[in-house]
Parts: sequence; structure tokens; C-alpha cells
Amino acid sequence: MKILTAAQTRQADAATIREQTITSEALMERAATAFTGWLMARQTPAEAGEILVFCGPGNNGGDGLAVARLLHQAAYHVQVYLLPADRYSPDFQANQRSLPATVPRTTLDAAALPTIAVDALVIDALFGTGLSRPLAGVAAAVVAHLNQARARVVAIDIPSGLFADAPQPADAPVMRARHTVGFELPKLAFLLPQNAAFVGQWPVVPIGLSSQFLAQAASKLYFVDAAFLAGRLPRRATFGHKGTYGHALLLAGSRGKIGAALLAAQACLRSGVGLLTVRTPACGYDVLQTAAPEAMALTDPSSDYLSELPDLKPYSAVGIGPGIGQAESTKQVLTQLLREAQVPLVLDADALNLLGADPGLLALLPADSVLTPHPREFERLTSPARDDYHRLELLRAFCHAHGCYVVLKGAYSCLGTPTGELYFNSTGNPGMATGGSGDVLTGVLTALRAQQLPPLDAALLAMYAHGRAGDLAARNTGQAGLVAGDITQFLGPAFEELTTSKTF
Ligand SMILES: NC(=O)C1=CN([C@@H]2O[C@H](COP(=O)(O)OP(=O)(O)OC[C@H]3O[C@@H](n4cnc5c(N)ncnc54)[C@H](OP(=O)(O)O)[C@@H]3O)[C@@H](O)[C@H]2O)[C@H](O)CC1
Ligand SMILES: [K+]
Repeated sequence: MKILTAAQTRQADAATIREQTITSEALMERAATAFTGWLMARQTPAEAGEILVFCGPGNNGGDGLAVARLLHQAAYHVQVYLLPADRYSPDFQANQRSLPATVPRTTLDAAALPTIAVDALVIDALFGTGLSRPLAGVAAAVVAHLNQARARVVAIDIPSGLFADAPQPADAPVMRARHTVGFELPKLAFLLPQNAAFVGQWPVVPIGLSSQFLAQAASKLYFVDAAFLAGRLPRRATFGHKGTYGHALLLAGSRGKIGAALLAAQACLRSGVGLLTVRTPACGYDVLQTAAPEAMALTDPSSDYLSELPDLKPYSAVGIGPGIGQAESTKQVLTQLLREAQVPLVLDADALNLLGADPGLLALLPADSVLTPHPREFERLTSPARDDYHRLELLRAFCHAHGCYVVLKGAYSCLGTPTGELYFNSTGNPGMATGGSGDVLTGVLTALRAQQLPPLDAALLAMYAHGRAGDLAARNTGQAGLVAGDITQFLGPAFEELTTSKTF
């Protein structure tokens, strides 16, 4: 699905009201009903205790007032706190009028903020997507007060003080929510590590925004879920044979890191490739032939590291990097590969570090190559990022300059494309932050490129299936017990879900 800016969200609002011939108040009621439904499914009135609803002067505050009314009607115990302001939005005012007189309400005063009980349930409806500057005055004092109280904060739409799609100054006050219930679509701010402590968990609830508007909205930001990938993974042909599914070459491993080669190889084999050849230093031969008998081993003359590029003619894609180290002769192998390769390339790990250390090498990178750095490797390829938003700018610029696709790994891994789109992945879990997880991704990607999938589809599917396999694996192992090889065990089911999710 698309990710919209705050300005586009306002347009989506207006389009919905126009198209569905409803009032803005009715749309607010939908949003408040969706939020309240989410909360009531998780907290009974007894579990919730007294719910404190903090409302700002705009429509986020209007949502808060409507939520307070709905909770009150459902027998929850509610207290409303109002931020003083010169102007309140019309829908705020309408919902203030609709709030039953029996619901206590207090206007906030920075000098006399309410005492917040330990574990109090707080609804943050101070500011939403209309935030136009960092919080100051009473709003800032309230946010600091609630953050200090460590209340159980549930934010409506977005934590107050956080911009939906731009960084805020480092010292700007922002509400620390445990949950943020977003409306209709995720926001860019939810996907960046620097905001994790503010956003918490972020369910998204539908509010029936115009599907026509969402379909045509010009956005280069996407959140990749299973529905987004429907139809991108070709079904295997009844009369297909191993030649139909490509022949991948993996250049991987060095003494002490043959495991990286093995992990990439096993993942490649589990991602539908027809044939796989693995080029490791000679010390990897026995291990590879024993642990991955389905792969062909083509060992390098050097016993400890890669020193010669094999003939590339038989292969339909080449993956290089897992565990290769940075020996000078390995750098020569990479250089020759970049010069000679006529087939799709996937570059990871030390192949990226070698690239980052030599701008001359980077200049040789063939168009449509797929790179899979983690943030530190990416910085070596570009420059240090000021913050997560700046890192995305660097990602866009890098992909554009080199005509390549980059999967920036992390929670919500982000795929950058040469034309400026950014695709955030929805699958995966912190258990996957473990050695060898990246080698598995390289294997998956190389398999998909070997099967002739275009770079965009290959990268989207690899990113998603890798994360999904990690999620399925963690059901068995738990996150702490997850090792990279477990991800590989579940690649099959992850791909199967993507093929069968297609409707007739
Ligand atoms: N489509 C949807 O998702 C729907 C969202 N809804 C809810 O509406 C809010 C957005 O409401 P909006 O009124 O646009 O914005 P806010 O509630 O965030 O508040 C805007 C007002 O606050 C002023 N403002 C902005 N920044 C500050 C600040 N730092 N300090 C003080 N005051 C501030 C702003 O004034 P300006 O000075 O900027 O002109 C506005 O007066 C969305 O998040 C959802 O919760 C709808 O309910 C349904 C559809
Ligand atoms: K809010």
C-alpha cells in the first residue's frame, strides 16, 4: 500500500467527504469508532480503569472528544483534559457539544497538571497530522509530564509532537506512546528507528478513505504487504525443468567463513533456482559437498580466499559477498566480475565494503545490480547520515546515481530504486538480527534474479519472503533462539503463501 504525506492525507480526507457525500464530522465519527473498537477489543472497562483523554484544538482533539463519548457510552470511566487555544476546529467544537455533561472535563494549566496514576491509561489526542511546528508551552509541558509518568499512552493517529513525514528537532517534545492507532495507512514516521520510542506498536485501522483517491495519489513511498505482492511471483510451469529456473553462481566464503557461503547456498536452493554452483576457496569443498549436496562446488585455486573469477558463461545471475573477506586478490575477483558480468548481479557484505573503499570500483557497477547493505555498510558506500530521513535521501541519490536497487536492511528494510521509489518491508522480527541472516537474503535474491525476475520484483519478493520466513521460524524457535538457518527452513512456506494468495 502507499504511504502518504500529511498534506496528501488532508487531500484524501477531502476527496472522501466529496465522493461519499458525507460530512467531515461523519468521517471523524468513523475514525473515532475505529479507534474505540480497537481499544475496547483489548481493554475491558475494569482493565482500563480511569481513561484520561488529552485533547488538542484541531481534528485530532476532535477525534479524542468523540472517542471519549463512545467510551463513556460503553461504560468506560473517562476524564477529558483540554488544551487551551485561541481557535478550535469546527469538528472539535461539534464533538465538544456532543460530549455528555456527565463526562468530567478540565482545561489544562501548565502550573497545575493532573497527577497521573502509575499505569494510568492515557489517550493522546493533542495533535495529529496537522502539527506545523514543534510543541511549546502548555502542550510541551503536558507531553513532558505524561512521558515522565510512564503512563500507558495510546496515541490517536500519531504521537503528538511527531511530524508524519519529516524529522523534528532533536530536543523537540514528543509523546512516548505504547501504541499508536493510525488511520487507514502507515505513516513514514512509523517506519524509522529514530521514532520507535515514540510510536510503539502501530496498528492501522481502516476508516473507509476513498479508494479511488488512494489508487491515483502520486506517492513514491510504499509499504509492502502480501496483497501488494500478489501476482509478482510466477507460478512454476507444469512442463518446466531445471533449465527453466536459471543457473545461479554464488561467490562466497573464506577460511573461517565458509558458513556464510553455505547459508547463502541453502537459501538459494530453497528459493526455486534450477541449478546452483558455489565458488568458495578450496577449504570450503568438503563442507559444501556434504551440507549442500544439491549445489555444485567449484573451488578456487586458493585454499583460504577467492582469487580467480570462473568462466561466467553458464550462469544466469551471480551473487557475491557473503564471507568473502577483503583480500587483495578477492578485490581483483570483484573488479573483474563488475567489468565482465553480462548477467544480473547481487552484491552483499564484503563485496560492498570493497566497493565502498574504492570509488573506481563503484563506477564499474552494472545498472540493475541489487545491493543489500546494512546501515553501516551503506554509510561506507555513501556518507554518514544525519538521521533516518537523511539516510533515505542518501539511498534515493545513490540508487539514482548508480542505476541500482538497494535493500537497506533493518526493521522495515527499505528498497530504493533508480527512479526514486522507496519500498518498506512489512515482515521480519528482531530475532533475525543474528549472524548469517543477511547471507540468507543474498541467496534468496540471487535465486530470484537467476530465474529472470526483474530487479524490482526480485528485491521486493526476496525482502518480504525472507522476513516472512523469519516470522514463521520464530513461531517455533522464539526470537532469541532463532538462527539464520532456521529462516531458510521456512522459505518454502513463505513463497508458497505468495503464490497461493493469488485469486482465480
Ligand atoms: N483522513 C484521516 O486520517 C482523518 C483524520 N482525522 C484526524 O484529524 C487529524 C488532523 O487534524 P488537523 O486539524 O488537521 O490537525 P491537528 O489536530 O494536528 O491540529 C491542527 C491545529 O493545531 C495547530 N497547531 C499545529 N502545530 C501546533 C503546535 N506545535 N502548537 C500549537 N498548535 C499547533 C494548527 O494551527 P496552525 O498554527 O498550524 O494553523 C491547527 O489549528 C488527524 O491526525 C486525525 O486524528 C479526522 O478525524 C478523520 C479523518
Ligand atoms: K495524537
